[in-house]
Amino acid sequence: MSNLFTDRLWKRVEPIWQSYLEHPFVKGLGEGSLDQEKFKHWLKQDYVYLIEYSRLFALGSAKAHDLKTMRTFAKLLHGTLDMEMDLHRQYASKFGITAEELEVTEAGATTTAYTSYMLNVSQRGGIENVVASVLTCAWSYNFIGKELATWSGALGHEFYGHWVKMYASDEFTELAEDCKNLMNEIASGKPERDLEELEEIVVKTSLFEYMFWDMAENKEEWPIQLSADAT
Ligand SMILES: Cc1ncc(C[n+]2csc(CCO)c2C)c(N)n1
Repeated sequence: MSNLFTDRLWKRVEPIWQSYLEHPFVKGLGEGSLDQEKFKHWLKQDYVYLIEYSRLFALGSAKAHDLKTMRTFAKLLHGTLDMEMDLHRQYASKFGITAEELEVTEAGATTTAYTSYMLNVSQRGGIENVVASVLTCAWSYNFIGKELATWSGALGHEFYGHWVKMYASDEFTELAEDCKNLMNEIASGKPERDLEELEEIVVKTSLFEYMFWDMAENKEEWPIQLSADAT
């Protein structure tokens, strides 16, 4: 019988992740009916999210106890900066937005809260906290991509098909598997109270993921607009 920590985590997060598939933004992506302005909002916020997120992979390499783990984090860092963010740059160009414009997007409230939470728990803990922080992101997008790929017309959709294809791809499945394997290796032999702490990080990041879909669906803005160049 398998006794993997990720199986235990799955039992906790499955109801949360199932709710993503019913979220109007994710449903719109899979059904192809998503308003492009909402997608553009996601794209810009996700780009700056991924910049902060990449720091976690660098931190993972720095905190690793062995070369194999350092290498896995280096691969994840490269995968994010040069594969995943490339998808964003390609979509942005369809909207006439340059990579430089994407990069200077001001992070919104949810993006700031989510990335700050992950960076905080990762900085104050050991490598196990970094792995728990990054796990949901890589694994849940692959879960969503693979689910949406089974929806009729999702893969072939002229605009969103590329998104679904990428997150369902073998390359992204491998990145998610790398994160799951790291989590299982690191959790093995840890006392129950440590496992509970790691579980809490994975549940919290799963809730933040839901908030991130909501943020995009509602095109969230800060409550008060401060214009830097107002005179
Ligand atoms: C809010 C948000 N959560 C998760 C991902 C997906 N993601 C983040 S890192 C990674 C692994 C390799 O790049 C994947 C799949 C995203 N884009 N945005």
